[in-house]
Amino acid sequence: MIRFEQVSKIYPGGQTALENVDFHLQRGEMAFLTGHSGAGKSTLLKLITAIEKPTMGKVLVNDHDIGTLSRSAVPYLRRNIGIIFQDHNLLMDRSVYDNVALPLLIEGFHDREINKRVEAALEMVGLGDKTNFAPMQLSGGEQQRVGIARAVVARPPLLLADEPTGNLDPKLSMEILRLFETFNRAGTTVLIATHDLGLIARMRYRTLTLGQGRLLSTEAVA
Ligand SMILES: Nc1ncnc2c1ncn2[C@@H]1O[C@H](COP(=O)(O)OP(=O)(O)OP(=O)(O)O)[C@@H](O)[C@H]1O
Repeated sequence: MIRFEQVSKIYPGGQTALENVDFHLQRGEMAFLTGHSGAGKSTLLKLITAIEKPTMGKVLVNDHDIGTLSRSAVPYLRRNIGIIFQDHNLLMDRSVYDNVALPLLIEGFHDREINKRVEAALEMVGLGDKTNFAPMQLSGGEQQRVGIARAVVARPPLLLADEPTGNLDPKLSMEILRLFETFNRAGTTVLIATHDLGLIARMRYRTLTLGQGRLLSTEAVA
């Protein structure tokens, strides 16, 4: 699903963010991405979503070469990727329902299909009874779950999460990770960037560990 072949990323200012990174995340796999602040985690995710292009090497997502992808092909690539952010980027002046419906509206789905899918996604994250709430009326953990519902509502085959539990306590963090597991069991490929080594150790999934832009390990953290 995601293949990095000898990938280096040097930003225009000369900062090397990634150096000779090589790995393969298989379709249907769930893995963590970790490393110190500045290790290159966000850069790696930006390469997968074609926000950035590699300076050297090849990034393949769903067999598409990100380095040679035309600008017009980027939206098609992103359709296959659900992205979850630490600060969830919800529209605060819209209801929970409207936030989750947004990707489907952009895709041009009919109202009836939107309704069905939004309700199913909110049900899956345990917010079936909060569809008409405003995000401000929800707790931090609930807001994060709205972000997750929005990311999965179009049923993308790949889910990327950048510090999805950054603002949550350990119990809520675990609940969020259990949700990712549920999507993974249903066939979605999942990659989660996080600093939270305790959480990673409890979950025992393969972990890509970055240090100064280099991939130090691709094994589960013991
Ligand atoms: N747009 C950019 N221009 C120049 N340098 C950048 C840019 N984005 C990131 N960098 C640099 O690349 C390196 C890796 O940054 P990146 O954001 O990928 O790390 P990270 O592991 O996600 O860090 P954090 O955990 O703090 O978010 C850092 O040295 C950073 O300063």
